[in-house]
Amino acid sequence: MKINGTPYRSVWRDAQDPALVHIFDQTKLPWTLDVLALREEDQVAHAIRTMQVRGAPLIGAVAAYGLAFALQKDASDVGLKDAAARLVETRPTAINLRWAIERMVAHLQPLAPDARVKAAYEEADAICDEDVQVNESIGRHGLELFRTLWEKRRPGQERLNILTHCNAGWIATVDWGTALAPIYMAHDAGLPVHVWVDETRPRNQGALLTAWELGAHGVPHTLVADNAGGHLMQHGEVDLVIVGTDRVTRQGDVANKIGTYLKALAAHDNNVPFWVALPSSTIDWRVTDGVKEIPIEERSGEEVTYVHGIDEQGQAARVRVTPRITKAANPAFDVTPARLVSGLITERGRCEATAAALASLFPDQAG
Ligand SMILES: CSC[C@H]1O[C@H](OP(=O)(O)O)[C@H](O)[C@@H]1O
Repeated sequence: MKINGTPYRSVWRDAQDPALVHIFDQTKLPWTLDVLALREEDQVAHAIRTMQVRGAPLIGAVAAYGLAFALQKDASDVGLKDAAARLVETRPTAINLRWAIERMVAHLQPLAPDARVKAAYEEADAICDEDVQVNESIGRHGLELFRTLWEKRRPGQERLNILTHCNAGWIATVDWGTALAPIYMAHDAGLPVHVWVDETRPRNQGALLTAWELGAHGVPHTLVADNAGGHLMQHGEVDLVIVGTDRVTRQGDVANKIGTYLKALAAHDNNVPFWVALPSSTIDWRVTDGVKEIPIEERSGEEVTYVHGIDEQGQAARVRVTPRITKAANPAFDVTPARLVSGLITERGRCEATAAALASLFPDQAG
């Protein structure tokens, strides 16, 4: 997507030194556009753990380059296996991380060690290019859904009100985003979309990243507290909810940023369509019951007891919002059961959140 008129991806190879890979430091957005240069596996692991880079598809793509970095030091079978294990361990919930690393290992394992580094960069490049194409396709399929909803609008309705949670925009993927891709396309096609942006405590991906993305693209949006969504739905202010996801099970259960489940409950109670946008790399065919089987990342309680922002002088500030002795729990994701999901928007089209529908859309993957 464009930043001040310049097209960017969220991860890219250095033009002068192709061994180098760049990302934005997302912990500094939207206040500064800090570009990080990565060339070591450890830098990639740190960037993923600290959420300098985040977003399910993007952490998979960046981890793929992290494996290329590791192989420069040790391209042996053991080196490949150990680096893959270290990178997969950096965050437990988003399946795209495991998917990308497993794809890289399957591609590299059969090669002679001295051919692995070049092949690793090429396969990581391919993962990035495919992510862009897949998300563009998700955007087109989501746009069809938006057009259908807009055609059914109430007399006098002036805008299509969409609520989204967290950030599943272009900065959470290599480009376009998943949940935000159809929003960009609908806006560019002239549909009068308006987005209610959940702030998304505690890391505020909505307030900091989704608001920044939509503002930069000129998409009308309004930031709301996470707890406001149910009220908006009760009062007819939301025509659909669309979110991204970090892992979908073979029966359609959806792991996503903490708070998503509560939005799905409110949507269900108010007959508001609740849609999930995802690339098929986010489907974990090895798990069925998401609540029982998907590991939920537990992050530091200080992400809850402190907030990050900038002060009146524009300086970065970290402010405690609780008594010093207060401890916080911080599960970073929750699981929305398929029964609360109206449908899934994938690169191959839309489908119900059911085992049969997913297997029918992805017979080559369902096994
Ligand atoms: C396009 S998937 C983005 C997905 O990842 C986010 O999690 P995090 O910011 O912790 O990486 C969130 O769950 C989004 O829905």
